[in-house]
Amino acid sequence: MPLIARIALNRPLRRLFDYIIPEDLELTPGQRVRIPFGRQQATGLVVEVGVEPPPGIKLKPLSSAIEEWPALPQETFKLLSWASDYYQHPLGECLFTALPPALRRGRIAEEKTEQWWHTRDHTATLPAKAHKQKALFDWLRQHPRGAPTKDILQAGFSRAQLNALREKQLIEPILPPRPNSLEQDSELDARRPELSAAQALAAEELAVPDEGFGVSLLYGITGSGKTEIYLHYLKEHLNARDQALVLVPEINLTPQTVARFQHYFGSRIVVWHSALNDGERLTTWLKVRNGEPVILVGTRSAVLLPFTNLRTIIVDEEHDSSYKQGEGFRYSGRDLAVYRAHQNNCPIILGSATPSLESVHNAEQAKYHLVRLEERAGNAAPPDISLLDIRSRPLEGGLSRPALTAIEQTLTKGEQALVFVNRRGFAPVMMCFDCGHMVECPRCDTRLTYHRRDRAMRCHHCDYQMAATEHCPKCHSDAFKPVGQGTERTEDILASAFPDTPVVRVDRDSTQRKGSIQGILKQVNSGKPCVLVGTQMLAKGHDFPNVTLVVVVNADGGLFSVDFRAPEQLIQTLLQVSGRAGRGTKPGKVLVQTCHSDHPLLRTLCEGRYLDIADQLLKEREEGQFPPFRAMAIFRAEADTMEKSLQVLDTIKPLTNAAGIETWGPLPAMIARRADKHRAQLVLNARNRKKLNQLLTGICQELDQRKLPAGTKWMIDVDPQETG
Ligand SMILES: Nc1ncnc2c1ncn2[C@@H]1O[C@H](COP(=O)(O)OP(=O)(O)OP(=O)(O)O)[C@@H](O)[C@H]1O
Ligand SMILES: [Zn+2]
Repeated sequence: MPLIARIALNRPLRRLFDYIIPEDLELTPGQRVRIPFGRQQATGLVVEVGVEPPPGIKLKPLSSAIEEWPALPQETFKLLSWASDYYQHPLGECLFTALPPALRRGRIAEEKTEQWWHTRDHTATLPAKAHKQKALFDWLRQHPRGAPTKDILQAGFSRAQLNALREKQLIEPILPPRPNSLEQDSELDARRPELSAAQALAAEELAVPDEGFGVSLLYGITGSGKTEIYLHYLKEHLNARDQALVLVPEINLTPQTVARFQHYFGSRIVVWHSALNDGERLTTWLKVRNGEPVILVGTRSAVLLPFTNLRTIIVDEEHDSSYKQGEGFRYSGRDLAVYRAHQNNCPIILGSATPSLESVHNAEQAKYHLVRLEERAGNAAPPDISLLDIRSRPLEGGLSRPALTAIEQTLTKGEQALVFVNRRGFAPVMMCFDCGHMVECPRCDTRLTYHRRDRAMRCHHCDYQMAATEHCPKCHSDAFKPVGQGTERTEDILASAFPDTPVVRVDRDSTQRKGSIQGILKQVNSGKPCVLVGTQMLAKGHDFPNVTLVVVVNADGGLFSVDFRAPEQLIQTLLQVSGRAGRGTKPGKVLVQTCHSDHPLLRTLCEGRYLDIADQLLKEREEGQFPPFRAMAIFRAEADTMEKSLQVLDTIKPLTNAAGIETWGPLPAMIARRADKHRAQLVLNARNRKKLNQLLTGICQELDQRKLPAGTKWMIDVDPQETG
């Protein structure tokens, strides 16, 4: 009887396909194959070998194996299979997510290795008349480790000169040098500062590779020097052949962090993020797959890479919501990292100044080991946070007089100030003061944000935009005005209040161009007085030693939201942004403008004790029976009418009928219409995660069999971050 292989395809199908294995072929799970599929050839991944063929179906043979080795080694394959089951996402799409785009398309896994050159005979002398060749030879002599063609051409030499020297056998091509040679290490070592006593104590407590699996939750206040601890930890516990994974929320925003890793580990550091091109992705992927001893610093999807020798994992800013993928395969990079560490029997460190309630809860349950680091590194002290009640105070660009005065004093002292506004654009609404009209997005249930810099009104949900007008589009009155604060508006006010000081805006609009963030960071790092104004982007991991004042324009946005995660996220953002103040030698001050200065959440913020706040919020979660005390999943539906969306969920609801599972809905989503799609949701809240998982598996299989009304779509989100 022929041997059968079960194959997964990169398609949103909850099924696999059986093919006959040609006799001369040996296959293992995780291997890439070419198969006839319909009229075409497709790339597939072997899931199982030697399965019983389904009766009565005539199977085709598969065409060939693309490589002889599995693209996904066993451990990665298991991780993805588990994730497919946990997040209820089709296995094929999950597996293919772990391949670089080139390999998904079926390209052969070969690296275009960079060609390096070095001199064969150091002492050779060249005839003086070949002076160009001689210059190249001398140049290469000064690079004892060799140099890549790219650098040689950049230094002003030509390929013809290279070839001439090669023919004379004076130079030869070599492979790029392996990372982490000893020579390099000793060069880099000199740049290591000593850990402070508090840091050293914390570092002592972290789980180490020799002890196998263990999760350490490193709660270190802002500026406590967590990055330094990671670096020392890796240095101490990583052997020359080990691989390590460091997950970070966003690399592009904090190039400093990667630079610090590079200072320690040189070319052993490789990066992984969305801005890499296909070639760079393939190169890095192959390094990881080939077991090179890399320390990979990457964003969310790096957790899916095919490591073969992973010895330790670090997740920095573990609370960050960007670890959860918002569409398609909706996995949490942090949670998969914990699973992966378990599977690998290696330690994992989750670090944050504001750990997620899930992780704090796990620490309270003794599943994670809590390590506390509650003083700042160097001579820095925690910032002094105070509330500034702005009820009945006149505001300019959202800023109160005391806030402007504080900024002025900061600048006079030669220091820098940071102003946090939670919205980009000039103003979130344009309103007519005659007829009351507010400009809405024609495709979404939202208002258009006014962007003054490029005279546009834009939807932040669907990218719709129109030219800004000076008159009300409805009644043509000229009493048509921006309402509310955006970063652009605050920037304008600051620029006119402090005409002699640079005001730098940092938001998605101002940092779109490649390299613009670098320019901004350079200016801030020069230490000269300036005012930074920006969104969340400014709250993330930056280390600006001369920022001594932080002003929060308005803290009230998340106070009364219906989303059960809103208070947690508000506190995290406020503490993170506050944490940018006073990281150097000078003390930091934070002013939080609010209309609710008696709100208990904001009052506890001033005491700055995050774990106490987290405890309080956890109590509320428990009372409300929310995660992490319950397991949550959401079915979402989208259609051209709300009626149809609700109808889809109405057919799902009876399937969710089970003991210990509560359902809420179906209800329209908070933004019910988005890009002309009407959205609704059905929330499942379960006592038991395992039961919920089994139930969801059954429902998804059932739904795949059913025919849904045309123009409707459903999806499932397990452990949702956004519940609106
Ligand atoms: N042992 C040390 N001696 C001197 N300076 C240190 C030491 N450890 C850290 N620092 C400095 O303290 C500053 C803050 O460190 P780091 O950025 O690692 O903090 P963090 O805990 O990651 O902060 P956050 O969570 O706020 O991003 C940096 O400028 C760092 O160089
Ligand atoms: Zn829109």
